[in-house]
Amino acid sequence: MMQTSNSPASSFRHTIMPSLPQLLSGRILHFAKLSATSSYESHSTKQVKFPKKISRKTDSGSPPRNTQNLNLEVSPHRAVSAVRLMRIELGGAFADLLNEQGKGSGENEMGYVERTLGFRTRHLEDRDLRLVTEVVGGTIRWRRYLDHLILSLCHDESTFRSMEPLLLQILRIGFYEITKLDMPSYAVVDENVKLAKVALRSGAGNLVNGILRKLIVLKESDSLPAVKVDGDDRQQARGLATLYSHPVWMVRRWTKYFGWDEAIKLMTWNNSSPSFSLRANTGKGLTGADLVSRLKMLKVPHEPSLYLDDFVRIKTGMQNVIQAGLLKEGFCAVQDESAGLVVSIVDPQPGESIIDCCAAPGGKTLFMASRLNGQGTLFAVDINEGRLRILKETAKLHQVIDVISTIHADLRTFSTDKVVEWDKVLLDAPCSGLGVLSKRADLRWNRKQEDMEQLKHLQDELLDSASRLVKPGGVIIYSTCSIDPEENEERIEAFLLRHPEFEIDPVNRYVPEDFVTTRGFYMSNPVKHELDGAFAARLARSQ
Ligand SMILES: C[S@@+](CC[C@H](N)C(=O)[O-])C[C@H]1O[C@@H](n2cnc3c(N)ncnc32)[C@H](O)[C@@H]1O
Repeated sequence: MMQTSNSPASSFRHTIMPSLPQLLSGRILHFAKLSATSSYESHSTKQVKFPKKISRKTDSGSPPRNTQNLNLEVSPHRAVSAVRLMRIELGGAFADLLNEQGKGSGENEMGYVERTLGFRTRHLEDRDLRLVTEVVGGTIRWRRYLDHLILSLCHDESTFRSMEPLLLQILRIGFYEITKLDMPSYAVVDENVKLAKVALRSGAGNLVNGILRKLIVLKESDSLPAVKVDGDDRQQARGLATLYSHPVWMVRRWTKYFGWDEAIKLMTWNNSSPSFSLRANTGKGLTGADLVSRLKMLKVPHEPSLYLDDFVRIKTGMQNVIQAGLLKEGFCAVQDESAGLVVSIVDPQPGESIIDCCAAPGGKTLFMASRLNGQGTLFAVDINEGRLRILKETAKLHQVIDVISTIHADLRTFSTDKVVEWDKVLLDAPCSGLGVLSKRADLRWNRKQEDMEQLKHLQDELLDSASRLVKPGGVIIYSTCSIDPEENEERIEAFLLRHPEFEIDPVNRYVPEDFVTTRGFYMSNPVKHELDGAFAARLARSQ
């Protein structure tokens, strides 16, 4: 993903985070930098009102943790989901499923609820955590569509536009649960009303009650507010964007590149719950068969990968995998097969010298290292020191550190000073991530059209830099986790015009034919292959 110093996350930390405890001790929290709150407007300044009881504070400034704060009426998954959704919109958390499942321990999550809302609910059980994953992921994915319904059912437009963020999140959760999860409607109303009353005030509860009841009547009579997809191109794109809950600019881009039907299939894929692949860590002497027997013991449903030995696909049960310590012990890694296939294209052979130019946090580096079987050298370069540290730690855990050297550098300066040339150069470039939207639920709202131009420019610079590191007779592999032709084929065609000393080395020898484009590139298509979207080109340097 692209790294930017002025991301919403960092601006939130600098402008809001330090004063959170003080703000919570009062009754009103101003979210001055709230962005992407609603698909319909920017909600630039909002207020969240908190009930009086959270104004009690300890000497240290943090709210007290005692049983007085325990509220048994509010369902834990809704309180946690509402707070997590607020944190995601403010940039303080990620919405990818793995993060929700991996880091979302009950105690951790309840701590956030208590610090934000001033009360705890009963302990979160595994079932509640699974619901949090489902509700948070779904509410984010469907945000534009849910906001369309909420706006249509509000008394007037200004009620919607001036809605405080927490109230809007509670409504989105209720709308998602009723329209997409088909949960028992009256229980959903009851529970969300309680949450709004306790976390905000009784008037907020009344509003939630009124709007959700209207929704139920419309749903039961099969007359939910329709989305019009008609008019000129722009209006049709807006309609599709609402119906399939994506930003308009993405819809326009995809209908242009892939056509109307493929764009719809892609958006439908992005809105579905993703499955994950696990890679058995052969670097530690474990095989795919070992992984399968561990998954059987844990009763996690799984399927072997159709394309790669040692990869196993799971749709549910990630919580069990995490709790059993399989990731923490380095027994396996979470890695999409689409990324694994990029390593197949690099085709690391024992004894080779390889450089991974944008390596952190190390998914591909570690897989390549395990393929070197202890023989060869693998340099891992990245501009981000923190992510590089993670790579190093994971390499130790996976017992492949012996062949890896990490280099903290900007590839653009590193390549001008280089004195060595490598057999193989992997450039897994920073990209839009438009191929991984089913896993990164929030990314569709955070990625902006303007990013695409900046990314293209950076990708060209990095390609030029990486090409300086290739030996005559060596290869460079350029890859992205994007499906966008401008970040993929177009970058390569432009590179070949600038660098006639390189030519396409078709990837047929390395991946199944089904993934090979007419130009000899690798392309994983989410709809066709049911994997993340990814691209790779293998380019050989003449002698
Ligand atoms: C797509 S991610 C790489 C993912 C990694 N290959 C993996 O499989 O886990 C892109 C990486 O490029 C790094 N990056 C961005 N600009 C860079 C630059 N100028 N020099 C070196 N690394 C850079 C980012 O810090 C980020 O870690």
